[in-house]
Formats: sequence, C-alpha cells, structure tokens
Amino acid sequence: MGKLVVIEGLDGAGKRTLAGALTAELAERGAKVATGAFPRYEEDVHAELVRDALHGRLGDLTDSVHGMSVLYALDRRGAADRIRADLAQYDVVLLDRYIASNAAYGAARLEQGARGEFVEWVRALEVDRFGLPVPDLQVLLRVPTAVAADRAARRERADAERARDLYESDGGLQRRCSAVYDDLAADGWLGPWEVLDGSADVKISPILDRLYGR
Ligand SMILES: Nc1ncnc2c1ncn2[C@@H]1O[C@H](COP(=O)(O)OP(=O)(O)OP(=O)(O)O)[C@@H](O)[C@H]1O
Ligand SMILES: Cc1cn([C@H]2C[C@H](O)[C@@H](COP(=O)(O)O)O2)c(=O)[nH]c1=O
Repeated sequence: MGKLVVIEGLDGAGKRTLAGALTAELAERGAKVATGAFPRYEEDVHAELVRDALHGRLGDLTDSVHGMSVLYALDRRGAADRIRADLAQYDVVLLDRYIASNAAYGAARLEQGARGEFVEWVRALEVDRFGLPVPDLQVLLRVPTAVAADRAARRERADAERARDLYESDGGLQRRCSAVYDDLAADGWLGPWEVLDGSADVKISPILDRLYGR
C-alpha cells in the first residue's frame, strides 16, 4: 500500500514547484509516484464551477463559504476511487492541496480557528461522509504571506492565464489562512504534518526521512 502525501500552503507558496522536485527525487530513488492536484479544473465539473466562482462568474455563490467548500469536496469525492486505486499501485501518491485546504481557507473566511466548528464540519463531510482517504503525511510549505503574495503577483505578470482569483487577491484572508494552517499542523489535524520553510531553497530531506523512516 502506497503512502498518501499532500502538500499544503498559501497561494503562491511554491507547492507545485515542491511537488515537482519531490517527484523527481522519489523517482531517482526508484519509487513509483502518482501525482495530482486539487481543484481538478480540467477534469471535474465541480472544480470548473469553483474556477468560475473564484473569477466572479457565478454571482453571489462565493458568498457562501459552505457552498464553495461543498464544491471543492465533491471534486475530491469524484477522485476518491482513483486515489485508492493509485495507493494500491504506487509507492507514493503526491497531491498538491487536499482536504486541509478546504479546512484552512473556509475557517479563515469565517474568521474561525483550527479548533472551530468549520474545521470539524469539513472533516465530518470529507472523511466520515465522503470516505476520502486520510493522508499519511501533510506537508505545510510555510512562507510569509508577503512572499507568497509577491510570487503569485510575479506569476500573474508572467502568465496571462494565471490572473489572481478572489482568494489570491485577499491579503487578509491569506494572513488568517496562514495562522489556521500553522495550528492545523501543530495539532496534527487528520494525522502527521511536516512543516517546511518555503521562503528560500526548500529542503526536502525531512519528507524523505518520514517516508523512508530515518
Ligand atoms: N523556493 C522558491 N523560491 C523562489 N521562488 C519560488 C520558489 N518556489 C516557487 N517559486 C516561484 O513562485 C511562483 C509560485 O510557485 P508555484 O506555482 O509552485 O506555487 P503554488 O503554491 O503551487 O501556487 P498556487 O497555489 O497559487 O497554484 C512560481 O513563479 C515559482 O517559480
Ligand atoms: C483544493 C481547495 C482549494 N481551496 C482554495 C485555495 C485557493 O485559494 C483556491 C484555488 O486553488 P489553487 O491552488 O489556487 O488552484 O481555492 C479551498 O478553499 N478549498 C479546497 O479544497
């Protein structure tokens, strides 16, 4: 049975970059790795709706924190069988964002903390009700919010397809979200977390140590 490893963090933290580096390192060591990212914008209708909503094309839908979170969760529910099949076939299934994104962003939008009602609502919906696999390791790629915002802005300038969305443009939301992530990791929400400093070159050895038990 493979290990489910998920990368979490703010918009622009460098999650996709880290996923690429980790995949290459694991492959170098002979591990079979399956990768994915949520939301699955190109694969799932709920994720497509999320994108439309985040770019202001679905009226007041984004006003509902629970409504948005249900869309993200339904996207994941549609991927659950595939994740389970990949876990049976690969050594590592590496995902860029997973259930904790829903918990952190939703709680931050509602100005709640990691121990608040919303985080538990997400766990009950996605784990108990939808039966999503629980991660073996959640990696929090931690960067100061100013660094994440700067990276997201630079990427926007470089790629016209990557205009910042509603959440990415909200500095207050990103700051609160960062605090919720810190507390989810400190509490070991849903299982073990590894917190990495993403502000400079990211050292992936702590993840390898966790996976290979050193
Ligand atoms: N450690 C790093 N140091 C400097 N720049 C970085 C680092 N990691 C990523 N970047 C740059 O920051 C930008 C955002 O990186 P990336 O796309 O990996 O972030 P992300 O967390 O996946 O973003 P999002 O969640 O918004 O999709 C990219 O331009 C990338 O090249
Ligand atoms: C998976 C997921 C994501 N979010 C938030 C986090 C981001 O601000 C946006 C879109 O994600 P992307 O990585 O920038 O494409 O959505 C969320 O609130 N809940 C989730 O489950």
